[in-house]
Amino acid sequence: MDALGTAWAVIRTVAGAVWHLVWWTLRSWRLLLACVVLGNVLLILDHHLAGYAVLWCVPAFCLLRAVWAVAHPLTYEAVLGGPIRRRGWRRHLRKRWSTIADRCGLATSDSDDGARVIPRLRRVRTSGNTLTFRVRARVGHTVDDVAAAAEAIATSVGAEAVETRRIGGGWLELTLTMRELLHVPALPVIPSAIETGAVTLGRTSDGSPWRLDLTARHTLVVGRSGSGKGSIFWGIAGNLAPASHAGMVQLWGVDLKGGVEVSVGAPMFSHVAMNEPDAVRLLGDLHRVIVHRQSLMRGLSRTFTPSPGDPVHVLMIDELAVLTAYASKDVVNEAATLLKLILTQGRAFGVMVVAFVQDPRKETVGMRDLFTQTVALRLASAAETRMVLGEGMASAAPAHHVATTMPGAGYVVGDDGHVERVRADYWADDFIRMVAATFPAPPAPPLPTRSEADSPAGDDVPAEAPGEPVETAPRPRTPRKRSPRRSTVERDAEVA
Ligand SMILES: Nc1ncnc2c1ncn2[C@@H]1O[C@H](COP(=O)(O)OP(=O)(O)OP(=O)(O)O)[C@@H](O)[C@H]1O
Repeated sequence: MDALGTAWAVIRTVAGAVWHLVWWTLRSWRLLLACVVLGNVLLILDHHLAGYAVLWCVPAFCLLRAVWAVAHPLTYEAVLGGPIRRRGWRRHLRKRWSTIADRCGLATSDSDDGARVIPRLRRVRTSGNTLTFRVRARVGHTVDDVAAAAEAIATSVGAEAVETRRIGGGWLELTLTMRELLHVPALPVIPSAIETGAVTLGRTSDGSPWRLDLTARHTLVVGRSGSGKGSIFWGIAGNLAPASHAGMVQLWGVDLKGGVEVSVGAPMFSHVAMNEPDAVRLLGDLHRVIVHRQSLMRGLSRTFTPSPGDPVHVLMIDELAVLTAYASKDVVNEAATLLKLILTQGRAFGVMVVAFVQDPRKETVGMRDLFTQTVALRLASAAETRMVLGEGMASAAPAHHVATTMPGAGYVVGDDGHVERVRADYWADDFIRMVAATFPAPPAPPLPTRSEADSPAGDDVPAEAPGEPVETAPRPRTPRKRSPRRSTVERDAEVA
């Protein structure tokens, strides 16, 4: 059986090499023809050595390539195969640009002589598996028109996917993924670095690491059921776990889908809520952390810097819609008010929110616009992509075209509008448990009490001990007449 397997492998390797030899030789037929003519001339002139060398140079080079490609594909790809292929992409685009632009509806007619005017093509570059170039919209066209034609351009050059970026001055940059690197799922490595800002979640379309910056940002991750939101959830929590273990980050988890998601790696979290009352209580606690920090930082600093004991707080909410739409009415109201306060006030005080949702409609996620960056995994339709990422984004980040066979793949749109195609590494349950057991969160220090959070301008709270619960004399409270319908949340909001 082993001998058969070896023989089959050898036959396949040799067949591959022969196929490459024939294909590459025939593809260079113009050069081959020139060499045949020149070689024969040299032979007729009695320069035998030079004549045979010229005659056989093309097949010999193709044979060398073919043997190298099958014998050592990695070095062949890095040294010869990759550069030759990328040169081919550039040449093909430059040569066929006028036809491509015309067929993709980007050419306009000159009003004087009726000649076709083709958009200008600049900076055609290649790197790894991508082809990048800039296109300038012609008179009568907008950058949006060029962006709308991006998919057609990508298809016409055989690209797997396209990303677009506005450059300004009527220019649009297109990055075509000519070879898909994301179709193979990847596994994460055990996190070890203490990171409080950005985390590595997977790969971008050119194979480089996908770093998601969480600093002073609130992140909304949207994707249909089974689109791989779990990978991003655990990619963030797991990569922050070493920092959480070191007291630089506190993870807060809300999972109202029976706690199924969060419970797998619960030890990483300092605070967890798996039912509606706990979720509202947790949001109230986190809001008090913000109010307390506001009073500590007021007049001293405008930016928060984490330190051990004074951590960054990251609130992770699995299936946000359960909290903001499907829970009981009182919970929805109270949770929505608190969440809006946290989203609007938390960023500057080291409190970030990462929320995951399947259904991104305004009715379910009313505070959608308060998130500053979005990760769109597989979505249902172009309309949903526009709803999640904004008008005009259906062509720049077509999340509705992400294949069901690629869970964890999608598009990230940063707060500056920059689009990246990415795929998250797959976090299996056992791996999550192992990371949670390696980096459990230390016991959470007591949270600021309501009176501490209410203390004004830090006058009675020493700034030297930020984050530590401070013993303060309780402020005399004047009893207030309250309407029975006003919630504790609304009172917190007034204080803030
Ligand atoms: N990054 C990934 N790479 C490869 N496979 C993945 C990846 N992420 C998830 N999967 C596969 O896809 C399946 C669904 O993923 P996951 O449960 O994370 O989806 P989801 O979006 O959270 O779905 P739901 O909203 O229904 O919970 C997983 O069981 C796993 O097999």
